[in-house]
Amino acid sequence: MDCTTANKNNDTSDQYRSRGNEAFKIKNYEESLKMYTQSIMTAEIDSLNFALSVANRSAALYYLEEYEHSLKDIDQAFKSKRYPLQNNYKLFERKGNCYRQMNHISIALELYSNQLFLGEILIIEKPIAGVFKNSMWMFNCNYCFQRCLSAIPCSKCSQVVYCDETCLRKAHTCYHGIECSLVYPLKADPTIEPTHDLALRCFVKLINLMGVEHFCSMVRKYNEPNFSFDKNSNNCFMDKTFHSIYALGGNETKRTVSNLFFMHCTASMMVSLLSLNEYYDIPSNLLGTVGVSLVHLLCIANLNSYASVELSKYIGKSSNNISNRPATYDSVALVLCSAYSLINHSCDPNVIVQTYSGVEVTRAIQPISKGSQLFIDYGVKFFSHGKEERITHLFDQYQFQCRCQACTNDWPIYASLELDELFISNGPLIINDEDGDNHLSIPKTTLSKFNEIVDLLLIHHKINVDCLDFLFSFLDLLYSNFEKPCTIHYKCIQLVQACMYYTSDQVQYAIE
Ligand SMILES: C[S@@+](CC[C@H](N)C(=O)[O-])C[C@H]1O[C@@H](n2cnc3c(N)ncnc32)[C@H](O)[C@@H]1O
Repeated sequence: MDCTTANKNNDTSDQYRSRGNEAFKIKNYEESLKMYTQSIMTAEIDSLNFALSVANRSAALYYLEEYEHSLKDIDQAFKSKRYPLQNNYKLFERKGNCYRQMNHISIALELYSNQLFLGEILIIEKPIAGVFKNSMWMFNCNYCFQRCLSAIPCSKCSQVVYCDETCLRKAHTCYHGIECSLVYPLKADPTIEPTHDLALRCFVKLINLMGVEHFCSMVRKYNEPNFSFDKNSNNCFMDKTFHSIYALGGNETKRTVSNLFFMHCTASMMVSLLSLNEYYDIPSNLLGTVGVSLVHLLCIANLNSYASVELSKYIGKSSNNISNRPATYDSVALVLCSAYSLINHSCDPNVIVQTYSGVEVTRAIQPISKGSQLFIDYGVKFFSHGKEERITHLFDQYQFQCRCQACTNDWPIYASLELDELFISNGPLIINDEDGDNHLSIPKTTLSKFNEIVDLLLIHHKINVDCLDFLFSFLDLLYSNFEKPCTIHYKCIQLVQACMYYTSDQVQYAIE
């Protein structure tokens, strides 16, 4: 018999930990200390159960003011390597709190700086390229994408409009000069999707910038058998030139044959149009390389583009009143951003993006410890899409299987809490503790401020950026007080998103 595991049983350990959690909730820390210790003693060696119980015991010890012991347990949880990475921030925070209580302020500050705070801005970037997602082209400038009801048309084609002469000139110099004769045939083709327009826009911008000969020589270099690209060199993803687009992943090797066949057909149709283009002459010996590059750019656009969500300003209605605005977010453009494209997916994302006059701003919506990954959602989140739906979407479009916490632990969706419900709701959101006894560690004044903001947002439709700061700090409180998955997190994240959307015209982000 293996003596090290005799009598250990994770189910028994779970039961003790649950009892410890119950005691902890009602602030009976001594009892919870006993239960967590029993749980640790019965947990199997090197198990997740052990890591969780030792981390929980560090919390009980903290409240019992046994800071040295709490620190020892925190270190045990880190060392176990089984404690969920995404919860590391809790341990860092507790460790910082212990040192603060022990008057080691500088150590505490260093530990706190190991995590990003909620709402922190992580990336500000302008897309490398963008195209209209739907019929917005009639009321939006084809250069700056801003809404414009008194637009001027292109002097040659009948397909695009601009705010003014300045935008018209800039677009012509940058891409429309080459694209002008291609826009109509592409729009008329029902198989052409916005991601295809985006791939072509990237191509046109690049050949305009570097010349088609140089572009093709770079493409050939990329296709050499031993070519390897150093993603860390020279900030290449930020320079808006060849590398920042072409080095993005296209997943060609993971795609199905029929998908690749479709990409090749689209690329060859584009090559035909380009070869007939009267505004830009591509030498016939380069058309093959152009075709190869278009296949890659089509795959890149398909994998990395996303719908940028801008606050719409409705025709004839004041934009100051959100009740005049739609309940669903308005997506005008499909954009490609190089830094944002490097972020992987989680069904429980820790960052969120919002567009501010064409600038994409990515912020933290979960505590994120230094060195851990950022995650966005690729259009599916655990609370609004079932697991099967997420698996199919992620595999079909992005060719991977998600192993986030929500997928691994099969977190439930909040089917009754669709996005619109928050906007249609008749009354403010009330947070009650279940049995009427106040076990929440959120002060009543904070709760009423939260309800006030919900009221401002959903009923009076008046909201400002200060409310957003409050919502982020409220979300932070929730993370310290509730375990996920939890409805209130979901509601608060939806409110943060709504608040970011409705205040996006109140803030300006500049890019140098
Ligand atoms: C927009 S790219 C993200 C950046 C990419 N990881 C890279 O290094 O270039 C999307 C691709 O990244 C990979 N990916 C994204 N999230 C993932 C995840 N959670 N698990 C595994 N692969 C993921 C998939 O291959 C997906 O098609």
